[in-house]
Amino acid sequence: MIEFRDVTKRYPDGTVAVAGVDIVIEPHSTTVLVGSSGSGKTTLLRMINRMVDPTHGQVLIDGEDVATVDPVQLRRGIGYVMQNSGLLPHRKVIDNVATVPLLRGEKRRAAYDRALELLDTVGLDRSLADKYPSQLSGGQQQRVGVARGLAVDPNILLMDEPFGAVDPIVRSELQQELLRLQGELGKTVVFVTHDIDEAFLLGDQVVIMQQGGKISQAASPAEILANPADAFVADFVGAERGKRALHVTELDGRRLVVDGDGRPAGVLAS
Ligand SMILES: Nc1ncnc2c1ncn2[C@@H]1O[C@H](COP(=O)(O)OP(=O)(O)OP(=O)(O)O)[C@@H](O)[C@H]1O
Repeated sequence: MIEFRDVTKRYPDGTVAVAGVDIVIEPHSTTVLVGSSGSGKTTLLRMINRMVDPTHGQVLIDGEDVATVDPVQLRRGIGYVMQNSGLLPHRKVIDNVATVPLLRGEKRRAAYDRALELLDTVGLDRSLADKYPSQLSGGQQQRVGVARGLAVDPNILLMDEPFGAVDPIVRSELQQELLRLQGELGKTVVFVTHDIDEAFLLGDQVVIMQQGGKISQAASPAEILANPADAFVADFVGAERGKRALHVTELDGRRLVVDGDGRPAGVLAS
């Protein structure tokens, strides 16, 4: 379990990125931090692996304050996947995936065997192992990024807008792949996005942040839709504009469910 207790981050220039945040992130579940640009999502995420230290409050992992853990040690046990995959361009795919296990002192052979298995796990052909990142598509690069994040078999996987830079079709594939992976692996995933649809699709818990780094609501997608905490949340999730309101219409004798934009969402089984 990851717990934020009254956490504030004020950067040296005076910017308050995160203000008085309390959240509990349950193990083996996906928590999505969602909010507009500058709402403090990345700062909050990076406080988990001490890429950023809070100026007030505590971040605990299984009851232990991360401030008491050596940052390098901590980071080697937590997977981190970032936008644009963050792969080292001059190193082959296999080397990118095996980097951290090798740093941790794993034997070369074991680290490479494991890296090949991880390519299978994320749905990549092993023939890509000897290619360089620039020889891969954006979606393939992101998958390598996920494989690298999983390489140390972490309990916690941090994902910072990992699918932000790919086209919508590939993005949708990667989202489905993450759902499949999460079903198999059951990691504690903390995922940052701007996109409320992505948040609702992936999150067991969705944390809606607003400017100034305050949390507007942290709850399941169903709870947020049914009971938005305030007008900001209602607007952000599209509840007020009726964007998500579904209604039933008939076409050729079949009953269709249609969303607020008139797009069919499905057919009602009779
Ligand atoms: N190193 C820093 N020094 C000063 N201010 C910073 C620093 N890093 C982030 N900030 C500021 O803190 C606020 C929150 O930034 P953060 O990157 O956490 O937000 P975000 O929600 O992840 O944004 P985005 O979606 O654009 O990545 C912003 O106002 C940002 O300009």
